[in-house]
Amino acid sequence: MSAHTRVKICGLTRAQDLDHAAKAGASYAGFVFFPKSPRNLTLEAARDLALAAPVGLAKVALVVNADDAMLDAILAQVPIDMIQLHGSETPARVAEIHARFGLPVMKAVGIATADDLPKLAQFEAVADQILVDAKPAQDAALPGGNGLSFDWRLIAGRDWVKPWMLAGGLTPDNVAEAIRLTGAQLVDVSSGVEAAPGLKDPARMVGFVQAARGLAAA
Ligand SMILES: O=C(O)c1ccccc1N[C@@H]1O[C@H](COP(=O)(O)O)[C@@H](O)[C@H]1O
Repeated sequence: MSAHTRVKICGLTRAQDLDHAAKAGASYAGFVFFPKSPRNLTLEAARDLALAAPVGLAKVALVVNADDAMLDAILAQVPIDMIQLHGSETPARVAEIHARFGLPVMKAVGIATADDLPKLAQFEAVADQILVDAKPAQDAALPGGNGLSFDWRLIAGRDWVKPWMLAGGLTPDNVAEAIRLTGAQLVDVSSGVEAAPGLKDPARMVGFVQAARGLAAA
């Protein structure tokens, strides 16, 4: 935990939430392009939000098994700084997206047990950054954004090849412990700072960023 820990707040759907996220000190804003999600955005809504984002707030497009046409459409309309791949994309597909779209690519890797750990190295070979998330249940409606954590001790002390971000069930109450156990310098939160699915809670966003940085909330 350090004052330099950087926070991504994902699943922003409203201008006031984006504003509060930036004022709370978030470094990344995540926009979800996945129709099954309560945080899904139309291209028009995402464009409006992205254009309203303050300079310095990195805008991340979260997609799930998106084809080139969908990525073309997003990137043609929305000013995006990073692509987050949160589906069952293969290492080859990650490499293809990186080469074709020329933006940094962050690949989400779901972890439930030690058997999932080899995937981290496979994706470190092709992605710019790894998002280490809890592996969703097989019958989960969403591949992420479920407020589900994994056993953080599984990645404690790992030698990372690429920058990585910790996600999955993080909240203002547990993020400091998650950082202490894993050494994460980047953390991502969605449902843990919500008042209801898709609607962020300003006080929880402040509390999360402050806790991630080891500071007392004002
Ligand atoms: O947030 C969503 O709706 C979502 C939909 C599809 C894939 C991923 C999604 N969210 C990402 O999941 C992780 C963990 O979220 P949570 O903090 O446990 O709610 C995070 O990276 C979100 O960006």
